[in-house]
Amino acid sequence: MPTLTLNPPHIIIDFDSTFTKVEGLDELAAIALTGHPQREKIVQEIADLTNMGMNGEMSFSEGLHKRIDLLKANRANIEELVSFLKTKVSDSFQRNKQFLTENADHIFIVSSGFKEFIIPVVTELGLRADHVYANEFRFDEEGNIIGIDEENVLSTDGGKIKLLSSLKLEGEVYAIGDGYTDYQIKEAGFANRFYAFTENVERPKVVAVADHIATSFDDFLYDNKLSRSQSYPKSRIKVLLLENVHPVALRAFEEQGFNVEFVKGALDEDELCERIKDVSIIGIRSKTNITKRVLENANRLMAIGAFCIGTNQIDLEAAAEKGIAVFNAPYSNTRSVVELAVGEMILLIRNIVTKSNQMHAGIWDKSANGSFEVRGKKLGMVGYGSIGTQLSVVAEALGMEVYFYDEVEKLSLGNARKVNSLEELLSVADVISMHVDGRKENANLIGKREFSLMKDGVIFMNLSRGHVVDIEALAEAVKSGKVAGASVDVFPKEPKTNDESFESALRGLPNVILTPHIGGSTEEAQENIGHFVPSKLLEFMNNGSSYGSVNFPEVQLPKLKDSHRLLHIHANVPGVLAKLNNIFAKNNINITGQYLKTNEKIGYVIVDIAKGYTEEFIQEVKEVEGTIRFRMLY
Ligand SMILES: NC(=O)C1=CN([C@@H]2O[C@H](COP(=O)(O)OP(=O)(O)OC[C@H]3O[C@@H](n4cnc5c(N)ncnc54)[C@H](O)[C@@H]3O)[C@@H](O)[C@H]2O)C=CC1
Ligand SMILES: O=C(O)C(=O)COP(=O)(O)O
Repeated sequence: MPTLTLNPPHIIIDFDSTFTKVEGLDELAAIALTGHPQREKIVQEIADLTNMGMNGEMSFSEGLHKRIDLLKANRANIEELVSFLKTKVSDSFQRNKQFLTENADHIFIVSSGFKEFIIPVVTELGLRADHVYANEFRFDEEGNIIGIDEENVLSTDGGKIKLLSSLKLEGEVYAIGDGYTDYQIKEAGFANRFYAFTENVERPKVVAVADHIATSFDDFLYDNKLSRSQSYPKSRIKVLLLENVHPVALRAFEEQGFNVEFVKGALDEDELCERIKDVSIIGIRSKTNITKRVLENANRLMAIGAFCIGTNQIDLEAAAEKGIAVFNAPYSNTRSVVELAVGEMILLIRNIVTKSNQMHAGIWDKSANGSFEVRGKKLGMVGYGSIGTQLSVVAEALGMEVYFYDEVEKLSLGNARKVNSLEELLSVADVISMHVDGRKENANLIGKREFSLMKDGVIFMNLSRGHVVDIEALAEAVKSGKVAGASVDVFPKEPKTNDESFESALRGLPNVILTPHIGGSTEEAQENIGHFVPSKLLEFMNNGSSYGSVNFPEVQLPKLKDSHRLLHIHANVPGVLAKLNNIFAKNNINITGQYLKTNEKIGYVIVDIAKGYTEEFIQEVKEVEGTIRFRMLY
């Protein structure tokens, strides 16, 4: 439980790049030198000197004096710096304002920076001005900085050690910082522990000597069982985002303090088996296959985000059995696919691809032969889901007659006509467009036999899933003239990254548009997905809500208030809830809310309880037969 120990430790916190995300003096230089012709060069020189000092590569006092000489700043610049620094307080310190305020008597800022800009920033988060130990500037009458207070011990080499020795703190002392001088406090015996703080910068030389690493202030508080804003530090939770998902997704996780890794391409099964071992949340698109074997290696995985519509690349059942919730973006790119389908349909029926290629080869072939309007033509769609229905509406607006075949009973929109078999649809349509989902059973749904049932000179389009169409059969149908034009966006085997070449029997065929699985790849769709999927994943992680999951019992939960929330995922066998309730009763647990949802495979029980329970109670809950996974939120 997050309770404060009786004798709280003294906590020594560095300011620059620890309490704030930036180095105060470097930023002061950037402000003061605005408009200076050599601004960039001087700011860089100052930053280099800062880094050399932080890494212990230069005498601290020498570096400080050199930096002050380069800095042409005044009091007004400091005011501007303070306003800026207030916006740059490290996220985890901001999150833990309550802890800082309540424990201000035990917290000291010890910094080689300057009181003039440190005090106004740290006191806003409840810390004491008289607990700030730092340098002080000297000013001339006009308020220009002309030097530093040389009497201040922190302006000298080994200043932090000398200061700590004079403070004579009793009891446990923990130092947190990103620099070598922070480590030296521990080295000299004035701190029991040194935590290398890596939320903003990770200095290998400092990390190498540190006995502890704090990836955030929450991490430090968790390590010491102190009260904190996050029940489990998010900086310890690894998020792996693959396939170049939109950067807004990266920001959504980073803003909350997660440890995020971003990979441009997809990973193959072997790579994934290795990389997934310590990952708690993974984000993928259509190319990454999360197989049973991958899931067997996913020891910490709690949630999968498919940053697309299709989830056929994920073993949903195996994920559910491991208590892993899968989310997707079922509507964010629907419109993009529809627009591409409409555009391609018009280009193909007019034979534009051939005409355009001829023009590039210098051939002017002005003729109407083989060019038609889409108006009045019959569009046949296989699959009448989100994309099929939207395309249906737009195609009718273009004056087409719409027919569809869906194996599930679907209400037709507008004047669209439902047909009762795939065969009927194939025989009636002038343009056939595939919009089925990617389930395994749909492999080769369209093959040699199906092409033979189509009208001569049909236009054929597949923007759904590659395995739905037998590519060799399509190539033959194009060559024979059965298919007059085709567009294919998805392929049974697609290159993993943009660096791999694309091989297909369709390459080089006339009036065939080939696109690299970009039906959903528009700026709008990707950004929408980048907001939508992380919001679902974060709700699940932070609140337990599984609403919108494609493999998990769906529950929409209220915000957690003054309670602790137990999330219990178990195999859906009779009696689990009764066993859990017995444990609650036996332990006199005050339940403030309880929710249960099941699907064929698993049950998901959420119980909000009053604080003040024992570790033994939690252990009993974890040991209930059938438990797949258990976690606590508060
Ligand atoms: N090319 C691209 O970049 C994109 C491709 N897609 C793919 O488009 C496809 C359709 O997406 P949505 O419309 O959102 O899916 P959806 O799930 O809303 O609709 C699919 C429809 O197909 C029907 N269906 C499935 N198998 C069938 C079969 N054998 N015969 C007849 N009907 C069948 C289903 O009953 C359902 O109504 C999916 O495969 C999806 O992965 C989606 C977005 C982008
Ligand atoms: O949304 C889908 O199902 C897609 O096929 C789009 O996949 P992508 O995100 O472009 O890899």
